[in-house]
Amino acid sequence: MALTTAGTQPSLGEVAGIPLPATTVDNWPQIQGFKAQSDDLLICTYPKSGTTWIQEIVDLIGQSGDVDKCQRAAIQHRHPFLEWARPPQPSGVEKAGAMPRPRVLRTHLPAQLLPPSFWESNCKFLYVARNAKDCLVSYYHFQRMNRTLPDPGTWDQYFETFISGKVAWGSWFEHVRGWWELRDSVRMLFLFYEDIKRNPKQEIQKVMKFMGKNLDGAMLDTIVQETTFEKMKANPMTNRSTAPKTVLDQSISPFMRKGIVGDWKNHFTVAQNERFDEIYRQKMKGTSINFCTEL
Ligand SMILES: Nc1ncnc2c1ncn2[C@@H]1O[C@H](COP(=O)(O)OS(=O)(=O)O)[C@@H](OP(=O)(O)O)[C@H]1O
Repeated sequence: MALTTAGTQPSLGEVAGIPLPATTVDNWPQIQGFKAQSDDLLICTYPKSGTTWIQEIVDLIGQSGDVDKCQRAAIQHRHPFLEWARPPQPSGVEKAGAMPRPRVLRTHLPAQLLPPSFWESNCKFLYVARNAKDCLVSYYHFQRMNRTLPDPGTWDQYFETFISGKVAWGSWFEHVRGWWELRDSVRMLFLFYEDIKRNPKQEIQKVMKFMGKNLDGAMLDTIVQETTFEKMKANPMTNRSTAPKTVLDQSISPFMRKGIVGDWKNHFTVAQNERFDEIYRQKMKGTSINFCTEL
């Protein structure tokens, strides 16, 4: 069912009430049938939460800090995006199936839509969460420049769309809550974008340990330096500049946009902020999760 139609940009479909790109919905049986393996590492995020950042960190750790090896392909091609489907190109599931083990995969799916084999496989999950206000801002600018997602409309319109969960991959609140509640029942490392920003070395060490790697201090320093916002913005293998303009039009807004904590303050009106805080309190009631919205 189409939820949104704006201009010539595509509309969203949905699965079990969660809005998703229509091509993902069309490929749903293949996605649900995906066979996870025990040595998979699945990077899980709500969109715009630091997926690309953690991908580069994980890849550099996996390559023992060898920067040249991480230049082998653009970041979006290094770790198959599970629910990605754009025929006639191979789907995320097909790419993952053709990949040597151990595999690093990524998804934006909410926990309840994950293919069941992930829960049966005892694989590792690396979830990165970013505070909702900055996610909203980042998603708004991303939808302005991403030709595969609906046009976001005005800022005020998008604010309403986001808080009602009518964006691709659904409600931020439900996504974060769903994954947070699972963190102790599976092999999961749960990280926060704001913590990586505040203390990258400490958070990268957590990832290293979780991946079972033991890199020396010099390698760790290299990874910290190579994954700063500035470095990744200038790196053609991480800044998405290889994506065609018909997919990402970076003249409208760059993929590596600002990379800061607290940009919401430049977008939210006082009334929007108060309303958002109230909705946040209602929707996140009873969870123990804590976000930082400024550094
Ligand atoms: N190294 C580093 N440091 C800090 N911030 C970074 C970094 N790399 C990416 N980013 C910022 O992350 C936002 C993009 O999130 P995602 O990679 O999850 O996007 S996507 O969902 O995969 O499209 C997007 O955030 P905004 O700048 O706020 O829009 C990116 O700029």
